[in-house]
Amino acid sequence: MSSPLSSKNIGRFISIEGIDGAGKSTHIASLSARLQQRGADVVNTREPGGTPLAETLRGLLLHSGMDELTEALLVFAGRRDHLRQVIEPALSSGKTVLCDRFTDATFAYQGGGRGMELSVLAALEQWVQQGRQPDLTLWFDLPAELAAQRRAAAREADRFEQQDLEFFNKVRAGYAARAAAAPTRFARIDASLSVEAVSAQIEAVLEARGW
Ligand SMILES: Nc1ncnc2c1ncn2[C@@H]1O[C@H](COP(=O)(O)OP(=O)(O)OP(=O)(O)O)[C@@H](O)[C@H]1O
Ligand SMILES: Cc1cn([C@H]2C[C@H](O)[C@@H](COP(=O)(O)O)O2)c(=O)[nH]c1=O
Repeated sequence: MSSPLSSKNIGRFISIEGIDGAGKSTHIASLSARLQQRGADVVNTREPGGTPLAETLRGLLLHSGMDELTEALLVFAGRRDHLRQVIEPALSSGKTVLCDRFTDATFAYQGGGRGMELSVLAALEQWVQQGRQPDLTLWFDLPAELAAQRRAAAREADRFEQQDLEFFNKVRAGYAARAAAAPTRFARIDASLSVEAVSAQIEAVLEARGW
């Protein structure tokens, strides 16, 4: 058994997911501000990354060649450090953690996209997280073709963003499978709509939870 994480859980843990170019970054700052206006003490963070060690691993993941198992192990190594250093202490002290990607991304990218055995990812998930899951996952869902058009207009592509449409269709299917397995935690956002319409959907999800 790995050493225990915190047993307390008084804060809220929100993750934001979707294929590259879905529009997460466009909405995170306003979502964070909206939560703070309602009284939350918000910690904004991301994966891969979120601690000095995990940010170093992020650089390798995004820019160095490696096989899918190495990718998954690096992602979970960074996640363990992130949980211990940032996420668990914040939740224990009642803060709201707003995380740009978490483990659903591993199931979608390394599982769906790269084709890794989901049972291996599930075992790593249990070892590393010991049951910790987000309270709410906002899944920005849109067709891979539309996300690719948005990315093309936006920036230089990293290792993942260089993948083809087939890869991103599999990643999207990976997210759909995770959402189907955890329908209460997941809220699907139709990210193909305008920025305003996406904001309105996020607001409706938070309102429905009384957040
Ligand atoms: N609803 C939208 N309609 C049209 N364009 C959008 C919309 N949302 C975001 N964009 C544009 O699409 C591009 C990608 O958006 P953004 O960087 O927010 O995506 P992302 O999901 O954070 O991507 P990544 O996960 O790869 O960082 C940006 O140029 C952004 O302005
Ligand atoms: C957490 C996580 C992320 N990835 C991939 C997904 C994205 O392509 C990049 C991160 O880039 P972003 O600009 O922060 O979206 O990393 C992954 O493959 N597996 C994971 O677990």
